Amino acid sequence: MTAIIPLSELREKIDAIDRQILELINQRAECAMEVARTKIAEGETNTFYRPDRETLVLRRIKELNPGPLADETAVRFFRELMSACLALEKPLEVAFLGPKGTFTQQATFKHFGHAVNDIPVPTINDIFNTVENGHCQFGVVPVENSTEGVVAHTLDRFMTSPLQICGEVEIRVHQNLMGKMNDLSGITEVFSHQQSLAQCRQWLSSYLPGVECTAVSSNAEAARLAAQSNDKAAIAGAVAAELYDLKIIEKNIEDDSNNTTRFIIIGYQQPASTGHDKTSILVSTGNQPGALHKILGPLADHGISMTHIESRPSRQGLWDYVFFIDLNGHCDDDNVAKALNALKHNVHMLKVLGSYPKAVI
Ligand SMILES: O=C(O)C(=O)C[C@]1(C(=O)O)C=C[C@@H](O)C=C1
Repeated sequence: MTAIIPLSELREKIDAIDRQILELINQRAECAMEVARTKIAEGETNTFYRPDRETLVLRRIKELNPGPLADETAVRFFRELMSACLALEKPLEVAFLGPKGTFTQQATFKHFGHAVNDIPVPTINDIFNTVENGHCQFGVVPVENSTEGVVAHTLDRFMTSPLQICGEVEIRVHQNLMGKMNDLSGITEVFSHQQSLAQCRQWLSSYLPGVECTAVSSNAEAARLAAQSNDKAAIAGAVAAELYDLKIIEKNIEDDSNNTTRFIIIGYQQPASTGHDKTSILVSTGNQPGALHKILGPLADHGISMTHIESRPSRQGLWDYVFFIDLNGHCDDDNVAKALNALKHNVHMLKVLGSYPKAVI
């Protein structure tokens, strides 16, 4: 049997380790400030954020991690550390679908860390506008949910926006029923974002049949409305319950326990290739026979795998569609560049929406 080490001795050891960690993280912060001076000397004045470098740092941490901390935990620590280091260089301003407490805010923190200056914006369209006008350097918008499919509004906005996709982040979405009441009886209305109502459709029809469900601009807005009444509830993330002082009446009411939402980061910056990247493109073929074949042929010829394809009406003619496609690889990679070049000759319009590192966690 191993001897039990006295608590006082263990705590002394922890204190000594903490002192070393504190010294080391401050040395790292000094180094990041030096990086900022170098960037300024090299003519950089605007954003010091380097998404490709951040991804490489986090991937390396994941590879190096000896445990017992889980890889995801180690990555989260370093995510926050880099976020704090970047804030010392120059804080980033990032617009997200507000108000505070939305899943988009959670995605923003997961991607940029908590030292980011997160700016709540009322609609997806406003997020695009805010970044296009230069009021924020980046924006975070939902693009796809595993239960409900694409967020059409986000995809459609890319048809006219000059912005690029600079990153992606996924969030496991747990929905909760919350309100001022103690139980389900007496609930007269449920507010939520339309995507969240759809993600809980079966639960709602089983446990609150006939109760009016009203779609509002965000889950956090739903929580804010529920906080003003004794008989109206909201469906939102747990953070919203805390923010608006609501009781969680039922936890995890999403119909699919793997319910996940993918968000993308939009901005003008294009990350360099990291070796594990994705490229998103927008393609229009016009209403012609074999349209899909003309798209897929050049990709297959150059050994590029497509991870996602989505069609949307182009809004420019009856039955004219555009395709949103995600590919493996960076547009600077030789095979992707060749495939895109060949594709360009087969279609009416090809817009590269961005190449960006695959999410680390
Ligand atoms: O390597 C850089 O360019 C840095 O600015 C340092 C650092 C970091 O803390 O590691 C900070 C911010 C950047 O987004 C990337 C990395």
